[in-house]
Amino acid sequence: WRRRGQRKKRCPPGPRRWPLIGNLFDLPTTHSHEEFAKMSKELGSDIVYLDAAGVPFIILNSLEACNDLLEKRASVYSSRFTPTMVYDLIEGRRLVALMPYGNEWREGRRMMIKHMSATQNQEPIKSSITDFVKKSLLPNLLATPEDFLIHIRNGVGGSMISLAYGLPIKRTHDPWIDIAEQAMHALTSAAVPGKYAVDVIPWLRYLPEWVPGTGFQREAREWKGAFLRMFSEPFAAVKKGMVDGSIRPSFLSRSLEEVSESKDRERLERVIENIGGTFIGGGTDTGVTAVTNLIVALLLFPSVQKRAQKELDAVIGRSRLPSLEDKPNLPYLNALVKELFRWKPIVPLGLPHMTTEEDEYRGYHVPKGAVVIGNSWAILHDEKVFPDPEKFDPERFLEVVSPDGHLIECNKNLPDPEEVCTFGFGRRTCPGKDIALANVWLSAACILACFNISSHLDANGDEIAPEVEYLGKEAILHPEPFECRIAPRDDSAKALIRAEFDESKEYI
Ligand code: HEM
Repeated sequence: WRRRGQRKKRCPPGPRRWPLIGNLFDLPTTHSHEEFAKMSKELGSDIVYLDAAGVPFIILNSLEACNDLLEKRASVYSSRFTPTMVYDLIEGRRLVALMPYGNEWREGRRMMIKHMSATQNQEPIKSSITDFVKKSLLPNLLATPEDFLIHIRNGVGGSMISLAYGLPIKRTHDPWIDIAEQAMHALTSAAVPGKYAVDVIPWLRYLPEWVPGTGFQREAREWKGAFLRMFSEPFAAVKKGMVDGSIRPSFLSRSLEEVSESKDRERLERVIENIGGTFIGGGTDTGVTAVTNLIVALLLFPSVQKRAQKELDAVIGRSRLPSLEDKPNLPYLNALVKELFRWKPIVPLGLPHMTTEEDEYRGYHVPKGAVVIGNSWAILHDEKVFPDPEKFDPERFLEVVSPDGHLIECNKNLPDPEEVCTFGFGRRTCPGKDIALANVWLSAACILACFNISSHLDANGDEIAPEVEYLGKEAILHPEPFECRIAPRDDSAKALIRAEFDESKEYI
């Protein structure tokens, strides 16, 4: 009946719908970003409409449509789709990022931003990021380069947990990072749009586990346990640490102090606990993926690596490590980081938004409760804007401006992936953007200043052609584990790394 009512209105173009199930089986389960972009081309429309058994999905494949709807009409397009699997069954509703538009979300987001905004003192944030790059990531890469994937997780994840909770983090094999990793695996596996039938037919959640086709119940049970540990355990450790003085000031400790006298203390403490988990949830896997993608790019595009190292050597020299203050003087590196976000968008479909009212756009009807997805991948891989989009080419972001012909300034005609798409749209844009950009930039600068990344060698000492696979099954587009060689550039690089940290200290 509801669909009949909708049919009278003209929805955006989409694949042919079947009775009852609509386009349920047209929703891709892997590389959805590429599949949606393909659909958009085939239909000749940047807006694609799918009806998943009554749930309208609208995929925006152009920057213009994303700006028009997610930015300019943000008051209508800023809620969240609350798919049963992730939101209810594993309790993802505790993350600010998944809360529907409303007071609970506003309160949580405001609290987060208060502690991260540019008007606050940025020194603790900068120094935590710097500590984890220089005292964890670099020395670990020097000691056991073959474990680079673990070291990236420890460095990026460690800095997020330290910023949020002030807990001491072990330089290697930290147990808090394991908890975060398991929770994020649970979350991202459960959050892929279109993967679970229960997300479009919510009553399936009431079917018992022995009914064929309800494998999601068992998965949800296991994942929920792993997911909730990310909230409860570090929160309890902070409360204990505040009593015995064993932790550093942090977002959580400052917030808990602020509410300690409030009549509403108990409720506010739950809000703060949720924000702690949101810090880890939002900042860990995304940042880890960005730095891992950097290694992939340097491995696959060695000329880019050489060029960036040449710039670093010329501007900073070889007698110190780069710092965040060097950023304005390193245009090629800045372009490289932009290209990193463009080449492999970390969250290629962003986090789906949802409409809270019906709307009309370009003569098309947009229903209330429509899931609206900005396809960042399609925008950042549009060959009309970024020719040869699979090529990793930082120069596309630079313009020739210096008299000696050097490419030194940002190409203002291109959309800047640090400003658009990568961190989402409108009122729901990522509040951790500045932390993320600082972390990725400094990791890139320091890795390039100290190491050469090259292909793995076989038993005969010959280089093995690098192969890196992206399965595209989860909301975050990350590479599968791969091998490469990470070697210090020379003895001076080794000395610089060793000078920055005290080997006897196990914790940061
Ligand atoms: C490279 C790293 C990161 C990337 C690529 C990234 C990307 C994103 C994207 C695409 C969204 C969805 C925006 C939308 O709905 O339109 C988002 C939201 C969010 N991110 Fe990030 N993020 C990163 C780092 C961080 C960090 C470091 C934090 C925390 C300190 C964080 C916390 C959040 C939160 C809380 C939201 C939800 C905002 C809301 O719903 O109001 N993110 N992020």
